[in-house]
Amino acid sequence: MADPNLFYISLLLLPLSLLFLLSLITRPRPIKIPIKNRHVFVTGGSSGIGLALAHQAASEGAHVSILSRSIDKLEEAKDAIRVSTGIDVAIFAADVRDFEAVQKAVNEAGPVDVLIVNQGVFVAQELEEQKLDEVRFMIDVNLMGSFNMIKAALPGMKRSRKDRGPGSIALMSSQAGQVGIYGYTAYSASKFGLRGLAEALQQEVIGDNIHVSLVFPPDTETPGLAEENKRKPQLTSIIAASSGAMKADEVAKKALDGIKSSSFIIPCNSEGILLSIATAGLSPQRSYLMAFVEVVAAGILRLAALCFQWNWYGSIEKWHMQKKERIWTTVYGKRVVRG
Ligand SMILES: NC(=O)C1=CN([C@@H]2O[C@H](COP(=O)(O)OP(=O)(O)OC[C@H]3O[C@@H](n4cnc5c(N)ncnc54)[C@H](OP(=O)(O)O)[C@@H]3O)[C@@H](O)[C@H]2O)C=CC1
Ligand SMILES: CCCCCCCCCCCCCCCC(=O)[C@@H](N)CO
Repeated sequence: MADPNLFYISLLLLPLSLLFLLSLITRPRPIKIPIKNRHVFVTGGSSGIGLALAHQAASEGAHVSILSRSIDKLEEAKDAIRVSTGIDVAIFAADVRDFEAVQKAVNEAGPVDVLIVNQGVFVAQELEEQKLDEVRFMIDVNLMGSFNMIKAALPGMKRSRKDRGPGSIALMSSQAGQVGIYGYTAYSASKFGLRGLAEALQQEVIGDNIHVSLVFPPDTETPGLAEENKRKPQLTSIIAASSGAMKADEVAKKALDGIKSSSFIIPCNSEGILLSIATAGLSPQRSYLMAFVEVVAAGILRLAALCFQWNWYGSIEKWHMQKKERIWTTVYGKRVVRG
């Protein structure tokens, strides 16, 4: 007769040996990235999440530079940060789509330790309605603009990295960069693009002690979101509401904590944690505990993901039915009245 104790021991041994195995193989190794007294460069730092990031980095003792297009908004941001922290940030007016302008700004700002590529534009609309110019605008600012920033800053980041400690390149994606959402064909494409960029780049710069992070916020209360909400398809709002909204300060805190602990993927809320585990794919994972969770939860989270899709397609179907009803009542409703 088999010893029942043996059963319980092996039940415990299985996860423990998996944990042990993962602690040996997870790469790259986790590392702490200090912020204090280091040069933190934030693009899109004059508004919303970027401004909150600049604020927090400055109050943690970093030398902060912010870059965006409008000099007025930059001045305003600089004043706001000075008033609340007593610290002056450096400001640079440039469009990330203009490589020369970006390079000039980076040269003036000096070698960067932590680059936060946060600028982004978003116009939610069905692709059929959306002008190609607007599609191009999102791809150019969100994706090409990020390439421009990284290409401009990387040489300086690599040089003398040895004396300056670990560097970081963080990219602001979105939960719409982990799953495609109605109304976000161009936006999601630009944010999914950042993931490919980040995964490949991490392999290229690990030898230079530079660590890449991707931040995935849900809807976040910012001037950008207020503008977006003015003309957002109803279905976009319904589906995006699957994840709770956050404040810019909360997202900035999560992002900065994630950057400091060199996490490759940085979720911002509880739905974001589930989404990140469900979409872990072949991305690097530095924490063997998180790797353990990913391995164990993969199956059940796939089921949860399918439930979300079931719910979303239900909303889409319902929306189409209501639309049809609206057409019927306007067309036939009138005819009946007239007849
Ligand atoms: N708010 C949200 O719901 C979410 C936002 N995100 C992402 O977070 C990031 C920040 O968003 P949020 O804070 O809401 O945005 P805001 O619109 O509030 O701020 C955007 C910032 O980017 C700058 N910017 C825009 N275009 C350019 C450009 N071409 N060159 C240089 N700077 C530029 C803006 O300044 P200026 O216009 O003067 O250039 C501003 O500083 C974006 O990447 C966005 O996609 C992700 C998930 C949710
Ligand atoms: C398996 C478990 C799944 C967990 C839940 C999934 C929830 C997904 C919601 C996606 C929301 C996308 C918001 C985009 C915000 C954004 O970027 C715009 N505001 C533009 O700025």
